[in-house]
Amino acid sequence: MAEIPKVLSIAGTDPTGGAGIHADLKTFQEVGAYGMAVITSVVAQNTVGVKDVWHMENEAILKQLEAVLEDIRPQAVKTGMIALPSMIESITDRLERENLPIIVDPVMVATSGDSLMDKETTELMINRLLPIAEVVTPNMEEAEKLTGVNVSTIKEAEKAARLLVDEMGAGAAVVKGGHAKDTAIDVLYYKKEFIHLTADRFDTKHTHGTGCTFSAAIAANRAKGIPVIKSCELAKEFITKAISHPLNIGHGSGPVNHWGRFLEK
Ligand SMILES: Nc1ncnc2c1ncn2[C@@H]1O[C@H](COP(=O)(O)OP(=O)(O)OP(=O)(O)O)[C@@H](O)[C@H]1O
Ligand SMILES: Cc1ncc(CO)c(N)n1
Repeated sequence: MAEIPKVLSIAGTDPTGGAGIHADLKTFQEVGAYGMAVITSVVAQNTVGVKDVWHMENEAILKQLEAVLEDIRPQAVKTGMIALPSMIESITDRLERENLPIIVDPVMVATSGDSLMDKETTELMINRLLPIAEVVTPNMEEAEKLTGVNVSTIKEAEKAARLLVDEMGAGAAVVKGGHAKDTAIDVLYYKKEFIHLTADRFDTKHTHGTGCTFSAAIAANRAKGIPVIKSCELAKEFITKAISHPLNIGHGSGPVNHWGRFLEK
């Protein structure tokens, strides 16, 4: 029997189930990989905003990670919310010992606008985590913070994506255009080539967890052995279907529909 694709998320929580670890696990399941999760921070949040955050101690993170890795080896890892510099150090130290595709979603703020990362963490994210990332998936604002390039046009997204790879050491970069005005074009830069991942833009406020879902889908596809470009293209199709069938739940920016691809438009 072929090996079961297994994928691990290292991220924070969302008790309303739309973002973070919860969105990742739903996505892994839908994309056809066995999902596992190590929790970095417990976040009291909902579709309206973040109320409080409790960070796990490094020992708790590392012991969770060790428990997974010594027993069930994933074929891909995704990182999401890693709020503190010391967390980046410990997680990177441990992941560097494995030879695995790592998809880094450099989560900095929630859809609600609340910050999910300490300022000093950005520096370590750049110096430690980016160089071991196979794919990094910043939104426009995160790409600006990581590269210092203003990102409001496709040309600027291309410039940031190229910097993230050619100068900063990621294997590939997808600068997501979900926060653009009229389009939803994500710019992928891989092996010196630009690929535009395009989709219709939906006029909806229900985009809580879109970034988590997109990067989780890339990671699950990679765990299935699908090559990088195809993994990103399939993830774009997955998130587009998930956004296009809104659930209309919650009082704020609600979650996307993780089984959207099974629903007829
Ligand atoms: N209104 C929309 N219509 C179509 N696609 C969208 C829309 N909003 C986001 N997307 C797509 O969803 C994916 C995630 O992009 P986005 O820029 O929203 O990420 P993010 O800001 O990291 O997400 P999050 O809100 O979870 O932090 C991208 O593929 C983006 O193009
Ligand atoms: C835990 C967590 N990770 C990421 C996001 C970004 O959507 C969020 N809101 N919460």
